[in-house]
Amino acid sequence: MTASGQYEEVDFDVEEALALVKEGGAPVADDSGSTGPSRPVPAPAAGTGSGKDPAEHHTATPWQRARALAGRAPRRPDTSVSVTLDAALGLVLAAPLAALSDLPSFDTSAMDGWAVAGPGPWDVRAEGVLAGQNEPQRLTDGEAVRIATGARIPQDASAVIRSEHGRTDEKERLYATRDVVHGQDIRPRGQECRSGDPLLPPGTLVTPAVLGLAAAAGYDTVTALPRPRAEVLVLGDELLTEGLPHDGLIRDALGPMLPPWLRALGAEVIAVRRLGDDAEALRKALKNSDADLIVTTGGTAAGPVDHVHPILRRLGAELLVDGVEVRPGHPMLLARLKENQHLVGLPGNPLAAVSGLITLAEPLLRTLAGRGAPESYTLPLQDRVHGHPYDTRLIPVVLRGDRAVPLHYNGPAMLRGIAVADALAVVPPGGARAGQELEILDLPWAMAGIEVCFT
Ligand SMILES: Nc1nc2c(c(=O)[nH]1)N[C@H]1C(S)=C(S)[C@@H](COP(=O)(O)OP(=O)(O)OC[C@H]3O[C@@H](n4cnc5c(N)ncnc54)[C@H](O)[C@@H]3O)O[C@H]1N2
Ligand code: MOO
Repeated sequence: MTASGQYEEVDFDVEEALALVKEGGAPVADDSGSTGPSRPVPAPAAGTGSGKDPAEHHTATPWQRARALAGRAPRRPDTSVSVTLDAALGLVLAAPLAALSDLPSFDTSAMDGWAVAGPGPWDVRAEGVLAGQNEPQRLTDGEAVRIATGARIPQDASAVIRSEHGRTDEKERLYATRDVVHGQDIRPRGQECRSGDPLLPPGTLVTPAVLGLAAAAGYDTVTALPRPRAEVLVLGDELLTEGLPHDGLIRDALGPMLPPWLRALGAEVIAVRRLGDDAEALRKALKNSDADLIVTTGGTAAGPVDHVHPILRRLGAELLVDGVEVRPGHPMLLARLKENQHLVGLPGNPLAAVSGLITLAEPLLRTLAGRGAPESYTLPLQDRVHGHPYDTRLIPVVLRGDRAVPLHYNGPAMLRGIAVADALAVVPPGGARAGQELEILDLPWAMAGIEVCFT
């Protein structure tokens, strides 16, 4: 908890507001399309009496750099796991997938009809061949057999005639109603691949289609990188887990929101603990955790019970990012606790926490899971958006046609905007005018989203 609660619904502090006024009250690009004049002035030095926490601009990391740093977390070496197909969706292959069998594994009928041998007309055998039957009797020239799609082609068959392209007389003799081409509608064994052929390289994301291919090629399990294990520590004595807010207490919005969001980012959430504002409980929880990623919520600022920094110091953690030049969420942090264990400290304000998730947790989890960065893209803004004078802003938007429409209720403590958003737009320092192209960060469930796993 900080002493600044009374300002929390306001987007800018006094100094920021003044900076906006100094820039003519229009911190957006001019008509030439340049954002030139609103380039931030250097951060005020310590002791200038500006009212802004001077330490913030000395240590804060630019937003893009913070994302890059988080994306450089080393993966545990030599970790790969054998995972059953039903648990492999969204993982990344750690070994090549080579065909375990020919595909198709036998000459297969591509259609329902008759398998025939030699030129017609043909005598049709009494017994047909269905899919799943083993080794049908070989055909001799002038013979035909009724056959189903997916059934094994009898030896010496020369073609399959579709049921709509043949007719039989009362003596069960078959006549083709179209020319018959040798080999037609027969899928020869090994047409797609031979046993041992490479199908997919390591690093491939396991999509539903990959699961299908792996199963078709004979796999029960695949070798994949394990899901990064995440633990969530929710801090704050003021938080209720049920019922209406009362007597200064509020509902914990992050406990319900973060675990599914982390899963959507590819993590396995191994625990969610509510620790109140108990510094010792936080120290113990951090010391005893064996998660790859610990996510804390709240307590990142310098208020009387903001314990994250002091406890990280006590534990000798290495602060990789201590504050980011982004709004909301600038007090977010990234620390390395142990060689292969990171902590992302999310600010307590809920939209600030989302900003931290997207800025730090997303690239970190992506790297740990061995996934590549999604292709970045831009869309033109529907309406102009005010910027922060120095920092990047992330604002919730809905995507309508080829435009990004900024949403209201985007204050740091608000979730009303993000709850209906498709994405976040990246607003450069100084703001953006209507029509300006902005980078768009899809929310993990709004993307093609196969890594979404809400179970
Ligand atoms: N003197 C200053 N005070 C603050 C600054 C600053 O620069 N100087 N930054 C403000 C900003 S911006 C943010 S964001 C917050 C970050 O504070 P903490 O990470 O220490 O978070 P808390 O103080 O614990 O909580 C902030 C706010 O969020 C509410 N909260 C916390 N957890 C939850 C939760 N699980 N669900 C819903 N709401 C939660 C909490 O009650 C507070 O209202 O610091 C500002 N102060
Ligand atoms: O309320 Mo703070 O700007 O969101 O990080």
